[in-house]
Amino acid sequence: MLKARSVLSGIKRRAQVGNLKMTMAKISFSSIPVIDISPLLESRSTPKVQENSNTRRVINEIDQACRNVGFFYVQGHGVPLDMMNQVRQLAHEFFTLSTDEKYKIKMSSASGWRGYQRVGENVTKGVSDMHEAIDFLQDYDGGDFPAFLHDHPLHGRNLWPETPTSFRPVCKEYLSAVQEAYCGKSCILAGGISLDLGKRIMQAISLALTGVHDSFEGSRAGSPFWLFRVIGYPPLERKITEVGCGEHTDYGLLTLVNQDEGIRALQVKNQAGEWIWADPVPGTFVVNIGDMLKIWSNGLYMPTVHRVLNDNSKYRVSVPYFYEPNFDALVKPLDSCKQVTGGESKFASVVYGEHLTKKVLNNFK
Ligand SMILES: O=C(O)CCC(=O)C(=O)O
Ligand SMILES: [Fe+2]
Repeated sequence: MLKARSVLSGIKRRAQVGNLKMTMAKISFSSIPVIDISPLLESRSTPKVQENSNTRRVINEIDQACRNVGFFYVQGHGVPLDMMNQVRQLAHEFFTLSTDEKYKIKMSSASGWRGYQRVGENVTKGVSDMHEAIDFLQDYDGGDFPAFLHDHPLHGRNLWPETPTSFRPVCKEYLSAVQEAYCGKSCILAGGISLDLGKRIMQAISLALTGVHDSFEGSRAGSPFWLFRVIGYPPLERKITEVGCGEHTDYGLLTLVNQDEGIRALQVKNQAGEWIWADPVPGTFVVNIGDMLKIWSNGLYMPTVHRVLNDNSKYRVSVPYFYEPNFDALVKPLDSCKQVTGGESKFASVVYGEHLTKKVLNNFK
């Protein structure tokens, strides 16, 4: 077991622990850990790791989960339960509308691949996915990012449905709760604390991998790109082989999934190739790590293959939020991670935005 103290003592210690964990990572997982991250949010700015044994414990739990599972549930995250439920409820309402109504915000190249896709339109590894969705990507239509000049394929603004009328304001409030300083009326954390969940979890990961909290800030993920999907999975009444979402890993850093309660559909592949159910745990987000963390950690953290199989009689909604690197970040193995994995880069460098653009265009061509 990685002792809490080891997080504090820098890269040298991490080298020993890292090798041990690389060996341990070969053991197959059979369940997904639940981590209460409230200690990370209680410290006002950065996790005060030296002073707080609870924070150290959470960092270690996240580190273990990233090394051995690639998935974990987070509770104690501060996003009000009512708001999580309301976003999914509004998604259910939207998906019951007629196709004509839903097509008012139809996804196309004109919006930079933002908007609504009908069932079967999304493709994973050449196979149509049995889901419909609204895709939102950070609005970009120029501004400070040369990558988003007019002819960039992801140039565009989000398309918001007019029905249900509260869809847009509720989703916007939800996004601000997940992303940044938020203290709504029902905020469970007192004192106007900034949640910024992606950043807080990345600070914990940074401490675990590099010994300092801000390795993923600045030019790496200081201005994180984001995507947000509102997904509806019809019940599979016919063939069980028709998957809601085909097996894949996610593209970026962290995904935070808000999934319907009482419906088992998300599956995660363990090291032995078995599918482990990520059953809904009320009030939690399911968090998983993406391709960019594999590169930055030089394989210490591996994103885990997952898929969705809704072979239930009920319609299922899930709402993933994707916390990503800066669009123009050059992603290459961190020196401290290379040191504990044999000294060589195991993965080629990529520019995150190029990786994302390729993936998005591949889906919709
Ligand atoms: O619906 C889910 O639970 C997960 C969806 C997913 O894996 C994704 O959108 O990347
Ligand atoms: Fe995914």
